[in-house]
Amino acid sequence: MSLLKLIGLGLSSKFITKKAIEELSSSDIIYLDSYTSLSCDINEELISSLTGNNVRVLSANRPLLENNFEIILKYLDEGKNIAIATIGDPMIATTHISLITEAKSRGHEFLIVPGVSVHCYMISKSMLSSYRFGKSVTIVYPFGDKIDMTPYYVLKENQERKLHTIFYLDIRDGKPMSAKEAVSLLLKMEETEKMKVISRDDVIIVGQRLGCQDEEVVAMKLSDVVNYQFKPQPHIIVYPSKSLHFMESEGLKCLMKR
Ligand SMILES: C[S@@+](CC[C@H](N)C(=O)[O-])C[C@H]1O[C@@H](n2cnc3c(N)ncnc32)[C@H](O)[C@@H]1O
Repeated sequence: MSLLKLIGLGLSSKFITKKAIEELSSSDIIYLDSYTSLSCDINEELISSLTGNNVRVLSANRPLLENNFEIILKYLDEGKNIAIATIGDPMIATTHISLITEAKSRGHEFLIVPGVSVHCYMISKSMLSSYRFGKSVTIVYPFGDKIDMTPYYVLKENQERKLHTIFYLDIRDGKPMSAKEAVSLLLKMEETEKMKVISRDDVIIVGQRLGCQDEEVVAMKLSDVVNYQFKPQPHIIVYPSKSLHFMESEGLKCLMKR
């Protein structure tokens, strides 16, 4: 019986916990999940330097972790302990459940080491009440000229329930979507559906490079997004409910761009 570990690294190197390093160091092979999220300073070299030379550190892309994880199961069957290391938290807004259930059905054990997730980090920095967040959703790059409208409907439902919405932004072929691209897609969705879910006067909060030295969290009207000088990606957006508690409105004012 071997151990499959799902290890959260947090958003950047300063958020890597002692527990994460301990579990990484006692693994035989570490796969660094290189597609579900990204960090300003966590990479294979850093993981190798934290864990020593006895542990192999490999990069794991989507096909390997989602469809082609036979090789990982084979290593487990051979008695090796395997760590899947993920930026943020390994189980939030990403899923490695099929790998866990498959490993478990073969008689292996699993361990989850939570990490500081962009989800919690952004809620904390948004000044909004954590009790009032609805379903989160990813804004994905269009396929040709086809736009996935799911974010529009999730936002609509959350707005109807007076809840805030977190928008993750797609990463395709290693390119993370910017807040500007995301807002332009949201406005196109409104143009198409015309259900008055989104207005240029609505205020959003944009988290940029969270956990990095140069992170920024700023609130602005949708109409101001086009002219704002954002920092390089990764970006994340919170779309607050239109009915805010008094204290949330006061908090939001503290984040408004000057
Ligand atoms: C699908 S989520 C994965 C979340 C990860 N499992 C976690 O717990 O942090 C990845 C998306 O979150 C956002 N994101 C991740 N890290 C970020 C950061 N440091 N700053 C801003 N946004 C970030 C980006 O929109 C990115 O495409």
